[in-house]
Formats: sequence, structure tokens, C-alpha cells
Amino acid sequence: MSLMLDDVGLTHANGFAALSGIKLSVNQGESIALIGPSGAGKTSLLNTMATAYLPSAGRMTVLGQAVSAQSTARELKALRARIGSVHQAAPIPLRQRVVTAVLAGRLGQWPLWKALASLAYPQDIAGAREALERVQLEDKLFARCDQLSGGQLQRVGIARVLYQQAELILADEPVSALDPALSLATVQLLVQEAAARGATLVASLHAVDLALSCFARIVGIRDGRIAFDLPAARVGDAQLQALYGNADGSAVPLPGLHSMVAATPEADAAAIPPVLACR
Ligand SMILES: Nc1ncnc2c1ncn2[C@@H]1O[C@H](COP(=O)(O)OP(=O)(O)OP(=O)(O)O)[C@@H](O)[C@H]1O
Repeated sequence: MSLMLDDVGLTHANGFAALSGIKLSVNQGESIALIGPSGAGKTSLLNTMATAYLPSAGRMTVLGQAVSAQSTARELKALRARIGSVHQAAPIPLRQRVVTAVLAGRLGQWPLWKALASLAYPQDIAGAREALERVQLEDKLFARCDQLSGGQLQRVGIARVLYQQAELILADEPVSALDPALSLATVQLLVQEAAARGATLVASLHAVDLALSCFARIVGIRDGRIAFDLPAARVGDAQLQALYGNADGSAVPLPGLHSMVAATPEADAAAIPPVLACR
């Protein structure tokens, strides 16, 4: 089991309860998508899984290790080296070179001398180039991060996680700054990377079409709780309206979702518009 959350709650320092009663089990090698409206708690959940936040309630096991307020700094550091996080806005020092930013993916795995040396002079230029090739950014190897577009910077963050070879990949809106074609290619890349290495992938996506067409399992989050946890083929209009609809129960327009729902694995694969086809 890669992730096990049993009745997990998260209350932020200001007293706001961002997550309550989260029950979720994710097997090693499984890929799941988190969907839900803005402010639902997707980032809070991913940050909790990443151990950036510790649960305020319930029990959580990550990569076989129990995580709680009692976990030691040493335990958490070792665990975090096995987790790769992709953020909406990559937390990369803008004056850093792209090559250094990618190699930072393994800083937690390298001995201190090598990590420090890599900050001064890149220790594995070939490895960084290979990771950048996979996100079509090899020409930016020695560029400074402040010379990149927002979408390019987001792909550097993805190259960093590819280079890290993490056992658990937690991706928070990993394609929010990318155009539709690159979004599809990048989500495919993450799913294929996880499958090839037997890694676990949890990705939050606002692009419901990508979630439904690229992931076998969909977890809907609303108001800090799990609204549903279903195979993609069983997520239809009813689930999506319950997730994104108004609090008074009135429906909201969800453009194009009929075609996307029809494009689930149970439906005719030929019906999937090419730009949405993940498989
Ligand atoms: N550090 C914090 N302190 C207090 N409240 C927070 C904090 N971080 C998030 N929240 C609140 O927790 C709730 C969930 O936020 P979160 O960022 O997890 O949502 P989300 O589903 O990722 O949203 P989005 O799709 O807009 O990124 C929101 O109401 C937010 O205001």
C-alpha cells in the first residue's frame, strides 16, 4: 500500500478545517486523479500526503511509514526523499540554472558533499538533459529559470520529478500553465512514467477531460471531503454536477462534459476527440 489515510483531518493554523474524514487507500503503482472545485481541498490533501502538513486527526501511512505529529524530523526527511512533488508554481529559485533546478530532484538522495557540489557545479549534466528532453526543453539546459515562461518553468518542475525517480509522485495541477496539446502530452508522460517504474501517482487536475481520459480512478473532493471515489468509467454527469454544482443543488453548465463522459473506456474509443485521447 502506497498511501493509507484513515479518517484524516487537517486544520490549518488559523483554525480552518481544510480536510475532514478522508479515507483513501492507494496501492503502489496505482495512478489516481483528484478533481473538485477551487478551494475544495485538493492542494491541502496533496500537501498532507507529501508530509508538508501533518494530519490534525486520523491516521496516515505513506510508503509504508506512519506519519503523525510524533514523526521525527529525521524520519520525515528520509520519507520526503522518496516523494516527488510537482507544484502549480514550481518552487525554483529564479536565478538558478535549469540544469541545477532539475538535479535538485536528487539532493535528498545524494550525500551532503555531492548535493553541495552540485549547487556549485552540476554533477550529472547528462541526466538533467535526458529529463529535459522528455518535457521538450533540452535547449534550455543552461538557461536561467527567470528567462523561462510560466509553462516552461512548470515543465522544469516536472523534469525535476522525472529525474528524482520518486516512488510516490504528487502532482498539484501539473499542467495549469500549459496549452492543451502540451497538457495532454505532459499528463501522459506522468502516467506512463509512473506505470513504467511501478511508482504511485496522485495528480490534481482542473481539466476534467484529461482526468477522465488519462486516469482509471477518479477521486472527487468537495468541501474538504471525498465526494466520490470511482473508476473513471463510472463518473458521469450526476457525479460531476454534485461535485461542481451550486450549493443549492442547481446545475451549472459544464461545457463539453457530455462528450468527455462518453469518452470513458466503456464507451466507443473512436468517440474520443484526438486532443483528449490519452490512451
Ligand atoms: N495555509 C492555509 N491556512 C488557512 N487556510 C488555508 C490554507 N491553505 C488553504 N487554506 C484553505 O483551505 C481550503 C482548501 O484549499 P486548497 O488550496 O487545498 O484547495 P484546492 O482544492 O487546491 O483549490 P484550487 O483548485 O483553487 O487550487 C480553502 O478554503 C483555502 O482557503
